[in-house]
Amino acid sequence: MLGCGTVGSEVARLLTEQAGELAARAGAPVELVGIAVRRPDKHPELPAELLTDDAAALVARDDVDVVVELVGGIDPVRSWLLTALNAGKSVVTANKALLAEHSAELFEAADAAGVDLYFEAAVAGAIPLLRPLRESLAGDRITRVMGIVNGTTNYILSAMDATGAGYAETLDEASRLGYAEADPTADVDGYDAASKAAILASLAFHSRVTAKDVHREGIADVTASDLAAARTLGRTVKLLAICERVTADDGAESVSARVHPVMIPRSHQLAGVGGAFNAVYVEADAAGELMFYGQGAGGAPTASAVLGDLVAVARNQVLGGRGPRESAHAALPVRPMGQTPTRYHVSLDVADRAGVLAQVAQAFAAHGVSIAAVRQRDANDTASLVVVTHLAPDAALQSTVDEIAKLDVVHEVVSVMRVEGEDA
Ligand SMILES: NC(=O)C1=CN([C@@H]2O[C@H](COP(=O)(O)OP(=O)(O)OC[C@H]3O[C@@H](n4cnc5c(N)ncnc54)[C@H](O)[C@@H]3O)[C@@H](O)[C@H]2O)C=CC1
Ligand SMILES: N[C@@H](CC=O)C(=O)O
Ligand code: NA
Repeated sequence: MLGCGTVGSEVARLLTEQAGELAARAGAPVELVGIAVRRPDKHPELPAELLTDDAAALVARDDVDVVVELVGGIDPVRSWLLTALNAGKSVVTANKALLAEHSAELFEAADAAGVDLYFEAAVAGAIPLLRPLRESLAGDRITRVMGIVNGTTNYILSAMDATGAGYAETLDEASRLGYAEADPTADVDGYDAASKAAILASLAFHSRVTAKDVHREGIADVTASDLAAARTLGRTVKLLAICERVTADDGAESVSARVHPVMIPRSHQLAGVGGAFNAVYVEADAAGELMFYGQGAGGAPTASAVLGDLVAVARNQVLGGRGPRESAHAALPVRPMGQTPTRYHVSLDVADRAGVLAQVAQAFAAHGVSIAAVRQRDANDTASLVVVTHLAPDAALQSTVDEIAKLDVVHEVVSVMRVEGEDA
C-alpha cells in the first residue's frame, strides 16, 4: 500500500480487522506486506516492519502482487503505477487526478501485462458507480450522467445554505473531517469534480475524455447572497458535474462534460443531498433513469470502495483472469462549452420605467435566446427582474449577459447561474 493518510489508514484497519472474511471472499489471504508513507516515524500505530518511505522499492518487491495507491497527485505516483503494471502487478487506486490525465497510458500498460486497474474509490467515494457504468450498463446506451461528485464543496454549500455560515470556516471544517484534498483549492475550484467528470464521461460514453476537456467552474464566486437569492425563489445552488451525449442535427454525436454551480429547485432530489454526500443520476436508453447516492468522501467510506476493488482483483488473480478492459471504442469528440446547450437564470436590478423589459427582452432575442419566464418585483425607483431562459448554446447566453450588463437601464447584474430541472 502506498500512502496511509485519511483513506489509507482506514484501508489498513479494515484489512487487519476483516482479514478472515476477506480471505474467504477472495479465495486466498489478502495480506498487507508493506506500507509506504512520507514519514514512517509519524506512524507509531502501524507495525514498524511494514513501514518504508521508499515507495518505488516497495512496488518493485517480488512478494507484492497488488499495489494499492492512496498517496494522490500525479508525479511520482504515475511512474510507480506504470512500474507496477509493467511488472504484472494489478493496481487499485483512488487517484482521480492521475486517472483523469493519464488513464490511456495506464490502461495500455494494464492491457499489455494482462492485469487489473481498478479505481472505484476515485469517483463518489463509497458509492458503487464506476463498476455499474463499466459492467452492469455495458449493454445499454448511456445518454447522461449528472450529479454531485465533490463532498467538500457540497459540505460547504449545504452549510452556507442551512446556516448562512461563511465560506472559510466551513472549508476548514471539511478539511478537518478528511473530505478535502491535500490542497483544498482542488475541491473549491472544481478541479476534483472535473477529474471525476472526465472519468465518468470516458466510462459512460466509451471515449477518452481528460480533465482538460471538461469545462470547469468552482464555487469560489458563489456568495451567501447568491444562496439567499436562490432561497427566496424556492431554489438552492449545487456544484454539479454534467456529462452528456449530444446529438447534432446531422446525427453526429459528441460528448459534453462540465462542472459548474447550478441553481436547482428545492424540490429537486439533488437539493436534498447534504454534507459530504454525493448523488449521481445516470440516464440510459433502456434502463431509463437511475440514481446512485451515498458518502462521497471521508476515510472509511472511501476505504470501502478500495477494499471492494481489492477483493475483485484478488478474486481475478485466484482464478487466473482479469476484469474488464478499458472500452474507448466510440472515440466521441468533445463538444466545446460554448456549443453546449444550457439554460440560464439571470437576476438584474433595473430602472423601474416603461420600456425596460422590452430592452432586456430584445437583448435575449438578438442572440436567439428564448425566454421561459420573467418575474419582476418593484422597490422604489428600481425593480428586480429575474429571467429564466430555454435551452440555448452557452456562448449565446454569455453574449446576451455581456450585452445586458452594458444597458443603461440595467443598474446591476445581481447573479447569473445555469439552471437544471425546472421550467421556470
Ligand atoms: N479523503 C477522501 O475523502 C478521498 C480521497 N481520495 C483520494 O485518495 C488519495 C489519498 O487521499 P487522502 O488519504 O485523503 O490523503 P492524505 O493526504 O491523508 O494521505 C496521503 C498519504 O500519502 C503519503 N505520501 C505522500 N507522499 C508520499 C511519498 N512521496 N512516498 C510515500 N508516501 C507518501 C502520506 O504520508 C500520507 O500517508 C488521493 O488520491 C485522494 O484524491 C479519493 C476519495 C475520497
Ligand atoms: N476531496 C474529495 C474527496 C473525495 O473524492 C471530495 O471532497 O469529494
Ligand atoms: Na465510487
